[in-house]
Amino acid sequence: MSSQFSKNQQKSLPSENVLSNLQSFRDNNTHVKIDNSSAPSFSQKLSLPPAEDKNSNIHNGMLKYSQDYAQKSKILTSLLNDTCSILKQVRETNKQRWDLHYPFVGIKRPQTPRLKSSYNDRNLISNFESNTPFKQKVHDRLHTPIDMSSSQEFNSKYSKLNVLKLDLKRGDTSSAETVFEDLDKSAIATLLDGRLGQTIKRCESLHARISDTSSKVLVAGDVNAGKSTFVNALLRREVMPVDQQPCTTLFCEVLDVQENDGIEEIHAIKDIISYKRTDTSTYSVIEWKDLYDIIVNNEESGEYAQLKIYTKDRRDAQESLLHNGIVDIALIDCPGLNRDTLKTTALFARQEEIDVIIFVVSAENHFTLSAREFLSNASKEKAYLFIVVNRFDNIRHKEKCRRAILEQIKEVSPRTHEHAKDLVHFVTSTSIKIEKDNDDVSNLSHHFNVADQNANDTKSIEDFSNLEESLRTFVLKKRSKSKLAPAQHYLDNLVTDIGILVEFNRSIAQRENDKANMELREAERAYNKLVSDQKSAIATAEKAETRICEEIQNFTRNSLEKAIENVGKTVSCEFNGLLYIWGYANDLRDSMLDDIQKELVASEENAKKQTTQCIKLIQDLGKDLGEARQINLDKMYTKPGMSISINIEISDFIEFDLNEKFSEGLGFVSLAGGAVVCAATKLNALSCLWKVSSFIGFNNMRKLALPLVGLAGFGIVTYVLLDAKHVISRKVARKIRSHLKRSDYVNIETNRIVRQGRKKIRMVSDNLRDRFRKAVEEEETKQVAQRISYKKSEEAVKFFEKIFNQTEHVAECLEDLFDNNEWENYEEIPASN
Ligand SMILES: Nc1nc2c(ncn2[C@@H]2O[C@H](COP(=O)(O)OP(=O)(O)OP(=O)(O)O)[C@@H](O)[C@H]2O)c(=O)[nH]1
Repeated sequence: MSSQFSKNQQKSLPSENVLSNLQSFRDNNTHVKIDNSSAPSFSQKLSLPPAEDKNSNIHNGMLKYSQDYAQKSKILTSLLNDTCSILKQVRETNKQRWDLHYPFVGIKRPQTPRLKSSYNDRNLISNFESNTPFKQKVHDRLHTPIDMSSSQEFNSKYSKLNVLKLDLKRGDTSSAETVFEDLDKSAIATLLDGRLGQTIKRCESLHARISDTSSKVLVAGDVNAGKSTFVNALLRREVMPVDQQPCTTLFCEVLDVQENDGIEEIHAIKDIISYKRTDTSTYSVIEWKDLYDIIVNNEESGEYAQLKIYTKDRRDAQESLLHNGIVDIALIDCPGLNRDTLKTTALFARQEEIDVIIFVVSAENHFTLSAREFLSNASKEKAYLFIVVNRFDNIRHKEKCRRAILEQIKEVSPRTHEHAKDLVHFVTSTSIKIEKDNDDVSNLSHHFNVADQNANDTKSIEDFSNLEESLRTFVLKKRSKSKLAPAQHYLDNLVTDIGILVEFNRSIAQRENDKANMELREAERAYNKLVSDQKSAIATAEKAETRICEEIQNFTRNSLEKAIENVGKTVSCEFNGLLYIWGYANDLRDSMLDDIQKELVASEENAKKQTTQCIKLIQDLGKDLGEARQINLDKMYTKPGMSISINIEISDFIEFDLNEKFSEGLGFVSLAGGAVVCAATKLNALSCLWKVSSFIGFNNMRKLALPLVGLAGFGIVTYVLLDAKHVISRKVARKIRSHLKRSDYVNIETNRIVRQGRKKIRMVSDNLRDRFRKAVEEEETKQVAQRISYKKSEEAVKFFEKIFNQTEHVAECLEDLFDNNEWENYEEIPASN
């Protein structure tokens, strides 16, 4: 198998500007420059405090991160575009040209019969030169055997694919392998099409999320964990209603008032997709005083899908999370996780558009089952989570609780645990003083709740302040991590999956191409042989036909001519005297015609035999072509030939031809006549006659002549009657011969016999021709199909090679953009820069 990853191949993707952006990003990593073209929104958003401001350094630092972020996001956006384009190409190919195969490679359990599908055929996977990390990665994943015998959930745990994995789980199945076995190729292709479609959408939503300069922060957690209290503490205002009973029933997005042209308002939205802040028909403005009731009662009414709360954070940009002057932040307070399944599902669905997840857990309850499920799911998507362990004031053995909770975090999100110092905070949200209404900031102190400032409170406030600082850092300073990392994380998994999928399919296409090539060559050989067989068989059949017809013709002609010539030579009829002479003549005629007819029948029999042999020979010429047409020879020569009609006439009894044998039987006539003539000659007839007449007198002479003539006539008639038997035979035979000659009997009958034989032979030859023609056509059709299959697999190989190269290129760019060291360095940059 040839090397599938020719280095010479053009890498058309990702787009050229990704490379230049990447280079620029690397350059800027040490000396950050403002790229106005790439991030105008960031520059515009900056409302930097005056230079003399004590916090201006922090803002300058933020600015650098923003520019850095802009560069990174631009490259990532471009890579997402390229990946989308790759996915679209793969999807289109799957739809129109090549049913994608699913790279499922498992170890068969001993008792399981061999899988029907070829998907687990490990021989399919090519041993390409693993000369790049990406190829090595793909190679390793494809070749790692998976033992799924112990798990029903092979799909989530053991699939070769991650992002593109198919959900093949079947509720009642005891073996996922069985499910897979049940699916045919087109079903897999259809499932993959759906998966690719979802993935494209996902890439597009990630693209939109990266392009969106704001950051969405989801505050999730179990019911009554203190999420709303925490949000209020962050805002230092009682925006979200707090209750001892579970009360948050819908998603409440808290935004800076600047995003609503400086107007504090609550927009209650029924359909979040059609929501447009500038279009008042897409939402209802609700009063602040009604907020609690709407939030609490919405569960029953289900009227609104979401609230957007535009509120003012009166604190400085350096202190405020919402009003930070660099990036738009939206804090989303959501219903408790274990509230009901529907809301929980909605929460999972929202994760895609969320940049940062703040997970609020009650220190008293630790992580519930639904919390663990949520976190393990979220950590697939977000590399880092921000965890707030709330209600810490209620814990007596704080250290023990801290250790226990950290242990649990290690399990659900190891990367978050690694950065626990920054990402996990133990706080008491109620310790923070909040403004209780929207009125007068100058009277803030009068509206604070929980006024007792004891030592515990001071510690709690300090902890909360640390949390705020970390959160600001996490959301603002480490924005790349919170906003870009999910995309990078996802893209990283995705390109590997594409590589695996594409390489797997390339190897199958290559195998099919080799097979098709071999079959095509074989088919060409078979076709050429068939065509030459066809030519020689048809020529042989034609020759056989000509030869047999000639033989029949000669045989028939000779037989008939001989029969006609011999007619009358052997007379088998009985002559019963002159009285029956008429019947005798008729019998004689019939007997003679019978003799000829017998010869005719014998010729027909011969022709039939010859025809049968010829047919067998011709049929044998096409014995490889399947069943030949059966020819029925039974009806051959069943119709009578030429009818011969010869009537017996008076003349057939009398023979006047003295030149023939008739002269031999003159008998009496010769005797009498001869004596008379001899005597006349010798006596000199006239003188003799004169002398006789003078002697006996003329009158006496006249009297003698009449009896003499009568005597001669009597002699003649007697002779004729006595020889009639032979005369009739000769006459009838002669009559038949001349009749047959006149009517061209021999030719006509010979032609008839030959014609019928030829007709039957032709039928067989035509059938042979037909069968050869059909076989040739079938071979041609087969060849066309094989050529199509060859071309299809060849194109597929080329396509998958091209796609693999494009994917590898994206993977390399991604690797360069987010290599680990750089990531860590990025974290190290101090906030005061
Ligand atoms: N002691 C103590 N109580 C708290 C703390 N945070 C919240 N609470 C109380 O916990 C109860 C629930 O608080 P909420 O903020 O409504 O909780 P929630 O998670 O938003 O509740 P739902 O939105 O209904 O899921 C309220 O009575 C709060 O006063 C805390 O840190 N310490």
